Amino acid sequence: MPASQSASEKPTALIALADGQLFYGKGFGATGDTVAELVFNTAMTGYQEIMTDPSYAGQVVTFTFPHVGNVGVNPDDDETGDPVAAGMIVKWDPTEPSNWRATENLVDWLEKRGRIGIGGVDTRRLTRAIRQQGAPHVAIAHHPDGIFNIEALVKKAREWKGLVGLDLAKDVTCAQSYRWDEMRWAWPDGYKKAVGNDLKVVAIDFGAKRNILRCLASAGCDVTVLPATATAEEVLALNPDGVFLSNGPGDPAATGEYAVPMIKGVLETEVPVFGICLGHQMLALALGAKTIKMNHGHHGANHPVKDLTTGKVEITSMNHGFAVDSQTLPKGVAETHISLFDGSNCGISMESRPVFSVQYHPEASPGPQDSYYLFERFAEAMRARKSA
Ligand SMILES: NC(=O)CC[C@H](N)C(=O)O
Repeated sequence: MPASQSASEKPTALIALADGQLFYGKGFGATGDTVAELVFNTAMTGYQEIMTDPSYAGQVVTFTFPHVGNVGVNPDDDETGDPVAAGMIVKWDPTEPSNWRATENLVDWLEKRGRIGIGGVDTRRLTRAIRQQGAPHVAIAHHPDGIFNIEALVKKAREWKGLVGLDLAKDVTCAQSYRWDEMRWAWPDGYKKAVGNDLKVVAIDFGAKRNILRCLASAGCDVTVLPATATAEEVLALNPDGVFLSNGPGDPAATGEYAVPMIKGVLETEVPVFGICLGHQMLALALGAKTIKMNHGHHGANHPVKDLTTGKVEITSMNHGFAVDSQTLPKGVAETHISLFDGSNCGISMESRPVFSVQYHPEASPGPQDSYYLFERFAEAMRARKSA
């Protein structure tokens, strides 16, 4: 029984790993059960942004930081309309929020949105299991009566096919195209609308986080968002100054079945292209490289990434389970960034043209140098081409 749970307290939640390991805890939020890939996230802040990041579709997140829920939730911090992660696992039960921006507590917020939370779990032990076996398949269950069909849950986890080969962008993309003009949050006014932006950007929504779109608007972009399945013809018909490829869930190789032909079509023109995360992976696929599934991925806000062109190291925010295989980068495509955790690829650019992408989340990287400059670099590339 986990240390944070008193001996008399009956567990109301269960995490069943495909290999049969069981972790009991105290359920909160929605009841029921679900099956997903289990990952751990090492960020010390931003649980609401993590839970609403569409790239977490099909995944349950274990938070290694123990105090989750203490600043509540608010409508301003949602990265998309509802939580997308399949569930959350934490060490301590969430307390009542203490923060001037909180409008609701995490437990009610999860319950209303149909997501399971599990507290009282030895998240260090669970994280070790994830590191040792690679992101496992799990079934998580929250039953207030404390009655679990363990065999059925383990079977569910074992039979789940996993994220490899799974296209999830189609599930989380927008149904229709829309315009975006909200800028980054700034004290004291919060979010403000952009006026007079002159760089026409088409952003492809594979599961875009709102804060990425805000960064584009703040950098001078007049943003039109198109659904994931947009074709090159549809993108180019809007006569964009630049094309942005968003983050998103699932396997880049599966999503690339429709996105890669679109990207290849865009690359036949001279239009600057900028990609983040899934967008980065699919740009690499379109350029002829390959992607691989990682052992347990990178999920957190403390990932050191080296910019190979300047030698500078940035502390970045990341969330990915697949990676571009740098061994497969074709001639004319340079590796621009690498992870200092494991040397894996974190950025590429075409040597001849302003076509570049990064694996991390520049809109949410904590510093010491704010990675927002990448949005400005994209804007500069578009301005240079416009004035040429
Ligand atoms: N953040 C992302 O866009 C994630 C990309 C991809 N789904 C991965 O897991 O690697």
